[in-house]
Amino acid sequence: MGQYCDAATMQATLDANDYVPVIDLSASNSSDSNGAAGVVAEIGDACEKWGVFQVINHGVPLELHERFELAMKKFFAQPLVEKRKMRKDIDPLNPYDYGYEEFSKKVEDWKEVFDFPLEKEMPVSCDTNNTQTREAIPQWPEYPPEFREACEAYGREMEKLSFRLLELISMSLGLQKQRLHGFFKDHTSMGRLIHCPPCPTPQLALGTHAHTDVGALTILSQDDAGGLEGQRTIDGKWLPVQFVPNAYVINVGDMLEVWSNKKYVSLVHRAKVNSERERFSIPFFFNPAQYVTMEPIEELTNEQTPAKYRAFSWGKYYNSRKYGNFKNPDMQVLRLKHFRVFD
Ligand SMILES: O=C(O)CCC(=O)C(=O)O
Ligand SMILES: [Fe+2]
Repeated sequence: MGQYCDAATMQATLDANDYVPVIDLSASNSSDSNGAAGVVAEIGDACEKWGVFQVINHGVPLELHERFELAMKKFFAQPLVEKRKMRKDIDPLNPYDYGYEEFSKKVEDWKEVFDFPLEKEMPVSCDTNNTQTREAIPQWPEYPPEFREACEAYGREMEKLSFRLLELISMSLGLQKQRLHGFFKDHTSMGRLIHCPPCPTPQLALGTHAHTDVGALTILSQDDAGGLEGQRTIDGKWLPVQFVPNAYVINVGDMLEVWSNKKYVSLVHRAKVNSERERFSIPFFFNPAQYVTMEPIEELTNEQTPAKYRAFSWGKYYNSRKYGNFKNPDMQVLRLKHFRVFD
């Protein structure tokens, strides 16, 4: 494991088999079908046993990634008064948002974030029963001038990688390659830039409190400050996600848990902060279209293994998670347990 830089927060007592699997995607492109089948098997194993893995040789150009990271750092380095201009208070439904106090829903995190959606549509209301949409109003910061273009280019790369991973994951479930693609025709994916300043009392705070991601999968880029931790599916053990240069961390999200009928379980994860240095982290959430009805994929259920979830609307689920924060204390935040069928 010498090739990996250990995160500052890494426990000293990790076993060799406690490192999150690192999967080389280059073989999945090759004409060698054994190579591709090997990648599918590795991904299936990681989704089932870990709920998380990292990918290398993923095809995202390094130069594009670095340009994007630089623009992000310039944005966060501005005075608060400039960043606050991007708060969505002006239009509470605007999905473009700078914020620093209301994340992980009802718990405060030690961080500031900027959210940018890829979607062109946004809900007309934060009422979860209303899944109508209207055109989203882009709200991009003026500084740095290259910010918007860098975020959009990065978003397109993430979209490409997401569809590629979706194919590999579908195959790992024994489904047709493009079986899940239709759910993403008008997908509601978004990117999030996270900056955690150094924290004087890291034992009392978290950069991100424990949670699962609501969508299908998340592609996350963390820097060498580390801090990301996941709860491994097979034994529930909390493990650091080691920093691997130029890799992306892939989390199983709630919707993959539903489609796979719980063969894959949504990863519980969190991020620690440290007192010495700031950390940056960039998740990209790959989410279905607003109008998709979520339920286990038919081919994955049968008499012996009946559906473990009742059908529900992704739009309603997503809106309840997006808007059920401090400002909407009475709103019911939907979770998977609300749709679970217990036998
Ligand atoms: O801070 C991090 O690296 C984790 C972020 C995360 O899990 C999220 O925003 O959903
Ligand atoms: Fe997350």
